[in-house]
Amino acid sequence: MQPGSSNKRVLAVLTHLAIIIALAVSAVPPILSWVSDYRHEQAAVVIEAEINGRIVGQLINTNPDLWVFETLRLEELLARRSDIGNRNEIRSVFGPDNRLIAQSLDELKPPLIAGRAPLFDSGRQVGTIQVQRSLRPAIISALWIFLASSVFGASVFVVIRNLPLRTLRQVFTALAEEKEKAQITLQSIGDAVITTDAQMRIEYLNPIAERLTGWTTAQAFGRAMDDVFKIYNEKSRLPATNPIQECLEKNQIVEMENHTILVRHTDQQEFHIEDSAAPIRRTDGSVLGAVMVFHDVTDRKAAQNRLQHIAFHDTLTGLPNRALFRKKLSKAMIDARFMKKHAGVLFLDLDRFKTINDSLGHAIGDELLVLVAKRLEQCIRESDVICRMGGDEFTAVLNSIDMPDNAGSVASKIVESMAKPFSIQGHELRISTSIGIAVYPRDGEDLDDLLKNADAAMYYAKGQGRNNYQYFHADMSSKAVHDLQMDNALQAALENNEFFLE
Ligand SMILES: Nc1nc2c(ncn2[C@@H]2O[C@H](COP(=O)(O)OP(=O)(O)OP(=O)(O)O)[C@@H](O)[C@H]2O)c(=O)[nH]1
Repeated sequence: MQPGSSNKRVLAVLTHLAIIIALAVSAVPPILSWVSDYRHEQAAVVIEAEINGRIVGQLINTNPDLWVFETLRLEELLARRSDIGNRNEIRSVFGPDNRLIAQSLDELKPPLIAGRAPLFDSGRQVGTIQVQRSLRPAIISALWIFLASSVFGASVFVVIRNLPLRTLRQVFTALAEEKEKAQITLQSIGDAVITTDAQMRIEYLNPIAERLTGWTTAQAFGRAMDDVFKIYNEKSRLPATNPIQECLEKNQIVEMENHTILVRHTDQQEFHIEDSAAPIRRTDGSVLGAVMVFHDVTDRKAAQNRLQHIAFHDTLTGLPNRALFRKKLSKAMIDARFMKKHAGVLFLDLDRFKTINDSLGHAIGDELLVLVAKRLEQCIRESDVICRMGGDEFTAVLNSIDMPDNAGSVASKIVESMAKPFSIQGHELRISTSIGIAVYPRDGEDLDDLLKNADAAMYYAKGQGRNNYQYFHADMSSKAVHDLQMDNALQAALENNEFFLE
């Protein structure tokens, strides 16, 4: 609720309350005064009628039949009460036929109140006496009281309406300032913030959340959280559980799943996001809603992916490097064991590659390596992988092969494929490769053993005149292979100027 609207509502309630109390304060005293005066006058006229009746009764008793003709005497008797203080009365005597016989001469202003008493002669009613008084003094008195109490009522109205309002205004101002500060904080922070009620209906999005979701607070207000905040698992592409749902169910802070992707509703752009949701509780601990704070980690994720790619790929060819090769082979071995199949490792070394470098230059050598890498990738299944181990050495990891011979088929395809010339900068280059094959688990159950054996088989292939492939077998750890390996290592050391005299 806005402080302004609360203010107005409280003002209206206070105004009504003040009016009711002020009216009560103004009206009750004159009403009480009037009622009391009226009752007093009512009783007084009855008592006066009886007193006057007794006085007139004495005249009737002494002159039973002729009293009705004693008008003067009656008027004198009626006036006598005025001498002892009741001047504001009209006293009238009525005969048997209700005819006016005598009347005191006091003049009264209306409205009048009357009291009557019977006149008896020997127990027989012979007439009536009536006493009237004016109610005007009671009315004037009530009006004066009303005037005085109205002034008091008006003061009460002013006090009731204004004093609490001033305090309330201060409270509302303080609350509004607090809210303003909170709003500014939420608008300024770098994280995206979404708040919902306990039914997961959107209440607020800060500007970052609006940018990332594509919804403004006005558009999203009252909508279901899942409509506005669409998230998926980066790997499975399945909808991810909304952390607000979990946090409301568990009534505790929930961290968002890793690898969460948020899809912006306006343009379907995807953002990698991270963070958490927390319940918003009342002071009694009951849940009022939830707040979710998240931030865009797309750039960080991309940088991480770039670093990861660099760490695990060869910069020249883009192929997986030695580190990734080890991971891939390790997984292939686990899969093969699980599926009771085989995994193959092909170790390739280009033949006489140095000649190309030496004759045409390193740059052409590089281009050739890139083209070789592409051609190698065309020789394998999608589930297999080609890696560059360094220099002109490549490997192929063959996943889940039914029998060792399948590895030979791939090697044969590669040898054939390499036989076709490569065209680089106007040069038609021909190259071949020597391939050594080791098959898991037959040629080794350990990753390093398999690699070592594939390497030995490759040297054996070199020894067999190059441009061929060889399966590993136990004799290959022979001196001939060892000599070839040594020869190669010495050549590399020579090229790299690794020899020195001490
Ligand atoms: N262009 C280029 N050459 C490289 C790169 N890395 C290593 N080399 C060269 O590749 C050559 C590898 O030669 P070796 O495999 O030892 O010998 P080879 O000439 O291929 O002869 P064999 O292997 O015995 O058939 C060396 O001359 C290295 O300097 C590279 O990234 N780019």
